[in-house]
Formats: sequence, structure tokens, C-alpha cells
Amino acid sequence: MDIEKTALDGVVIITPKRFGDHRGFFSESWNKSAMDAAGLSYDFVQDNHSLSMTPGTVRGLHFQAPPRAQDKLVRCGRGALFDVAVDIRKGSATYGQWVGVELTAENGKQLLVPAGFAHGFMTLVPETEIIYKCTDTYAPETEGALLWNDAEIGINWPLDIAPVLSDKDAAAPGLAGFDSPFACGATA
Ligand SMILES: Cc1cn([C@H]2C[C@H](O)[C@@H](COP(=O)(O)OP(=O)(O)O[C@H]3O[C@@H](C)C(=O)[C@@H](O)[C@H]3O)O2)c(=O)[nH]c1=O
Repeated sequence: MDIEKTALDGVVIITPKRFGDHRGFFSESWNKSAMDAAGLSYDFVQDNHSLSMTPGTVRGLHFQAPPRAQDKLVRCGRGALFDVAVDIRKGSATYGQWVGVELTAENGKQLLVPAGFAHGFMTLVPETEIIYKCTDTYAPETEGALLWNDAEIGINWPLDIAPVLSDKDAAAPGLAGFDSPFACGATA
């Protein structure tokens, strides 16, 4: 397992080892003992799986507010996507900054998006599946969203095309006037 830091404290890229043979490969996509030993202790309680048909589908930027905040461990099951975490912890030195990483079925990379970060992604090829673990269950009354292309956040999305969005995401607000429910150092 390879663990790579990003520019945002707590957001890490995890690449599990793959054992290839004539059948294909085997990989541990999550091993709690190994992750605890690496200082990444999370108690995941829900797995999510979504399919997006069209390249340029954008979901996000989403979070659940405390006390129902979620840490997420994100990977691509089929196809390819650009996965993004945005720091929304009030008082954080990197507030409003983002990191993005290409997660593909081939590269097996996973992005750990802790509580205190908004999460979103853009699919890069047709029929892309995302799979992610969460440390709290769905609590729609605590859901929040920020606009995917807010100029102040300034995410450099890889496809320059009109995105496929949910109505909710198309109407999400930007960072201006946003009163984040997260304080710096918040955990799920
Ligand atoms: C997120 C979620 C949605 N749903 C339902 C509600 C709704 O009817 C349908 C689709 O929901 P959404 O439009 O919110 O799905 P989606 O836009 O894919 O939302 C997801 O986006 C990514 C970026 C995240 O980080 C996730 O936490 C989640 O917010 O699925 C659940 O039953 N459980 C869940 O955990």
C-alpha cells in the first residue's frame, strides 16, 4: 500500500498493492489493521456506489454537517473520474483550497476525503462507477453543497464541456457568504 500526502493536510492518496496473475489482479481495497497502523483510523459504516453514464457528469461539491459529518474513502470501480476535496474548515490555513486526483479502474488509486472537506467529482469517460466508504450514514437533513464551478474555489476541471448536473447541484451556492459548519481540526 502506498500513501501519498497532498497539499491539503489530511487528504491522502492511497494506492493498495495489486497482485496480478494470469486471471487479472487481487487487491485489498480496505484493510482496517493496515490503515490503523499507518495512522489512518476510520470506522466506515456505509458504502456508496453510483454510476454516471455521460463523461462530464459532475456530482458535488457535497458534505454532511457535524454531528453527521462523513470521512470518505473514494475509488473508481469502472471508467475514470477526477475526484476533488475542498477545504471548508473555518480558520484553516488552506480554507477554500482544493486538490484533485484522477481515479481510474486501472490505477486503483483512492482518495481519502476527511470531514471538513467538501467532496465532488467529474467523470471522464462513459459509464463510470464510483465507490466510496463513509464514516456516518446518510442524513439528508445535514447535507450541504457548494457550487462545482465557483470562481472563488477555482477548480481546474479536466473536461471543458457543459456538465451533467443534478438540479440541486446546479443551484448550489458559492463560497461567498458561505457559513461553514466546520471548525479547523474538526473530525467526523
Ligand atoms: C448520498 C445518498 C443519497 N441517497 C439517495 C437520495 C437521492 O434520492 C438519490 C441521489 O442522491 P444525490 O443526488 O444526493 O446523489 P449524489 O449527487 O451522487 O450525492 C453524492 O455525491 C458525492 C459527491 C458525495 O460525496 C456523496 O456523499 C453524495 O453526496 O440517492 C441515499 O439514499 N443515500 C445516500 O447516502
